[in-house]
Amino acid sequence: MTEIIDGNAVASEIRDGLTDAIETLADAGTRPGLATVLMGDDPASQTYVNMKQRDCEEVGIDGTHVEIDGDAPASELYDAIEDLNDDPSVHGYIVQEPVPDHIDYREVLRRIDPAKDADAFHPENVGRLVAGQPRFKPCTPHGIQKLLEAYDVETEGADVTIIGRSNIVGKPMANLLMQKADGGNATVTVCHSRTEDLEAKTRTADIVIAASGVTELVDASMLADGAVVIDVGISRVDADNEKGYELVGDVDFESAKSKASAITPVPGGVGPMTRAMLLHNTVNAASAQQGIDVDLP
Ligand SMILES: Nc1nc2c(c(=O)[nH]1)N[C@@H](CN(C=O)c1ccc(C(=O)N[C@@H](CCC(=O)O)C(=O)O)cc1)CN2
Repeated sequence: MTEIIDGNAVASEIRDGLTDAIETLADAGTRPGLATVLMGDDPASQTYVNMKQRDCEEVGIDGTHVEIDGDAPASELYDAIEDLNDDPSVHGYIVQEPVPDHIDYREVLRRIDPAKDADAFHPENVGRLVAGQPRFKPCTPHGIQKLLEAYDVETEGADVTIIGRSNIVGKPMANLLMQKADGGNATVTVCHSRTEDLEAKTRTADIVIAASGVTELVDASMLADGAVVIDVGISRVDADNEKGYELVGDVDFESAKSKASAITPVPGGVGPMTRAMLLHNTVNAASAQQGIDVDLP
């Protein structure tokens, strides 16, 4: 039978596992603080930052939200970043992607204090990850590692095919999976839009991680019997319901389920883990900045 990987349940365990660390820090006079910065009014991004702020409230992290008009000059965003770098009550923060077209996200990342870079997107943190000395792990790939661990999916010796080479998911996921470390030691193939014969790369994989942003790209015909399928895609497509849209992943769930031994749904798979690992990084950042050791889940 195919196991449906429950991201909401694993994320809830991670949040529960953080509460002791948060209280230890608070008892020592430091309430961990996370800021979210949203530039523009992308509806999906608004949903995600609202959810991140709600998560903070649930676990006892001080949440702050900064909104910047989508037409504002880059300098306004840079000023907000400087303020957050200087604010001792903010231990971690993120600038929600995507940013408006006139903003150079790479320049934004370079301005973030690497010690407060809760997304782990700053070049220093990317370098540390690649070198096997991560300060923080990027939230989505780290969340996927936690899902695989929770469902006893062995990565050591596994063939993993990742579809997508983004800085947020594909590249760091590949790095984490090939590290000589727990949750690593896999043989990794990274595919992208120029990959020829994608099916040939996915059909031999023990684990397929779909992060291309192409809806329902992966179906049963592309999978080995018993493959583990992780769907990172989350696209809004028009639908005749109250919201006016539904969420669709990069995997044709019903088709892939017929071949997979385990599979993540959309919603309720990877998304909640991305948010849980952001809280994890925030607590980790607060602990490092205060020099107080805490146990992290
Ligand atoms: N600065 C960042 N920007 C973006 C990131 C990121 O990690 N850092 N990742 C994605 C979006 N993302 C995080 O911000 C994200 C995506 C999905 C979810 C989530 O909880 N999804 C739910 C459904 C939510 C809904 O109802 O719409 C689920 O899958 O169950 C959280 C965060 C791009 N930008």
